[in-house]
Amino acid sequence: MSSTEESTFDRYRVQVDRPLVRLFSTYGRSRRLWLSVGLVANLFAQAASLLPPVVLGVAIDALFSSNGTPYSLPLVPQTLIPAGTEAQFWLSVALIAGSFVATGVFTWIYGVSANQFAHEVMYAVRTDSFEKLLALDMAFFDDKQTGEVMAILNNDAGNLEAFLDNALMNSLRLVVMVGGIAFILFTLNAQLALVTLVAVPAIAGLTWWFMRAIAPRYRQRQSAVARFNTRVENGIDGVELTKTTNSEAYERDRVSDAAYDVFQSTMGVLKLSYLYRPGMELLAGLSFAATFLVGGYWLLVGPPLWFSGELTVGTFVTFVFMTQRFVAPLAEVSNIVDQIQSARASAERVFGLADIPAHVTERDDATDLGDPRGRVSYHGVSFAYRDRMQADGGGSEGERVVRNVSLAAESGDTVALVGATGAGKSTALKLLLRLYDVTDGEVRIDGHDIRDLTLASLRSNVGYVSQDTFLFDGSIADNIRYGRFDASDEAVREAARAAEADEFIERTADGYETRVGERGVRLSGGQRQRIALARVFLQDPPILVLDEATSAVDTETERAIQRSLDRLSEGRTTFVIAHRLSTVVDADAILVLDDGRVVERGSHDELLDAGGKYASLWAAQTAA
Ligand SMILES: Nc1ncnc2c1ncn2[C@@H]1O[C@H](COP(=O)(O)OP(=O)(O)OP(=O)(O)O)[C@@H](O)[C@H]1O
Repeated sequence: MSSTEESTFDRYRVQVDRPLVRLFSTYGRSRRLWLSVGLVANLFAQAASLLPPVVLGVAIDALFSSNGTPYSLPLVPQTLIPAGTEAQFWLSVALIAGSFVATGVFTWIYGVSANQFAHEVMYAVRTDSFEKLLALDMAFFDDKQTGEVMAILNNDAGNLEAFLDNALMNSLRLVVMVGGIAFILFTLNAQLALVTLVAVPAIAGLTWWFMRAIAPRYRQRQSAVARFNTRVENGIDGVELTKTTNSEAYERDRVSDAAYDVFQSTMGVLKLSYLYRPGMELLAGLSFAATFLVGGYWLLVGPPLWFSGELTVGTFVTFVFMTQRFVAPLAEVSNIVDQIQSARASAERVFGLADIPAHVTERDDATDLGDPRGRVSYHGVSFAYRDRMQADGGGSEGERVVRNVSLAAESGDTVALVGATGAGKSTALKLLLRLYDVTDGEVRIDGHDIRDLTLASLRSNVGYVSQDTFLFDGSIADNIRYGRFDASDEAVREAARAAEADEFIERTADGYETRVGERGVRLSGGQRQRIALARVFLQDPPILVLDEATSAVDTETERAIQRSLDRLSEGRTTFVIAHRLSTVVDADAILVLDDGRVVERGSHDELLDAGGKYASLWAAQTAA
């Protein structure tokens, strides 16, 4: 895929509607207990933390100064307040100590609940996204979007966790603090409260501007990070090629360009933050200074300008404390906004992935293939790679790589596909496993259209050895057992013996427990192939697809592989893609493909007699 072409993933990502709302409806509902406990405990923690400055102000006026102010607390009926200075002092002490204890306890509860909630969601997002990924069509992976997808499982799930953990709780804290403080201040002295809170609309305006301005920059940064991941991954995958072609400088520059994009886009985000954060600090500071100026003047000289009434020292102290209290949560607004924006972009990506439709799916009424005899037929099968994922249809005649292919193999037959590279041989056989679905025509097994079968019963009945054998990091035994996880050790050995792999496996350091390394790098190509064959022996399917590797192995290995292949195909319907024609002279039918079409078919002898393409290929190979 070229970088200018919009990826399938991007197309679905931009269509995600209200990603954060969807985050809650998808993942929040089933965990609402943790969330509610967290939110309520947070509410109590913040409310309790507002009490000490209020009690302090009341105590200063009623107990420590001689201005005759009675002891009264907002929202508390006067009948509950004890008479007598000493009792009121102890009440103040109890209230202050109690509210600190309550703040501590509720903070602990909300921390635990919020963490539990956020991490459970992160876990669910990761596992769901990976499961979705496995369900996607092969065409998605042909788009080479692995970096993007890795970013979803790593960064995006992490961003959502940070958002649910910090941003959500901090926004509640902000609302409670600013709302609670505003309420208390207005109750105590509405005129001075106006001075203290005059900065709030400006703070809200600045925040609104910031949120709007930073959103596209966040998206840019996340895309840049994804591109960087893809680049690095590619670079690591291709390290051998890079070294052998002396292309280190070239590869380094490519990664460096991608890293520079990340740098640039991060700076784009930071540049806005540079304006926003100090702006917030300044506004919050101004609010504090104005309160101190007006309140202090009021106490010293009397009400300034149009202010009127009385201001007590206790109220002034409460104001000063409270102003500081709301500066801290407000200064966090930028962090909250940061986290919300990046969570929004992350949720968009998580649900963008979730929304990509899979085309190769099972019908609701799919039937189980059971134990098939292994009759396989293709009826006018055509296929184009593009139309699987393209909204505009695609798959025009020119794009088809398999064209109107028909064939019939009886149970136990061996059918060989030969032809020039790129003729469509592998593609034609991948259709038999529904790695892709046909564009036109149908593929049948024992008379069933394979699209009517359950995917599991189809694929367990078709053994597939691809051109490049993939091994997972793990032991040799794990790799043979892959797909038949409950196979006994003896069955694994037997399969290895049938594939003539037993001998070399026993010679490795830990035998069947030897680790093969990532992608099986610690084994040779021929050894990997034999392990792949052992895997298919263990699977024991009635139908086989063998995509012969073009990579050269030594003659001895080749013979060993050929012997195992012969053994493997005995009694099974076998499709083999052959590059060396000598391996298929005994096939029941040989199909010669050219540009997606079957141009010749027949037995080896028939095709030689016909003197066509096959005959000339044969002549070329035997002369060599
Ligand atoms: N995943 C893919 N996405 C898009 N096009 C593809 C994909 N795989 C193969 N093609 C194209 O389809 C055509 C047929 O490829 P295919 O691998 O089936 O050929 P082949 O005959 O098996 O070749 P070879 O002998 O080299 O393995 C080629 O033009 C190839 O470029």
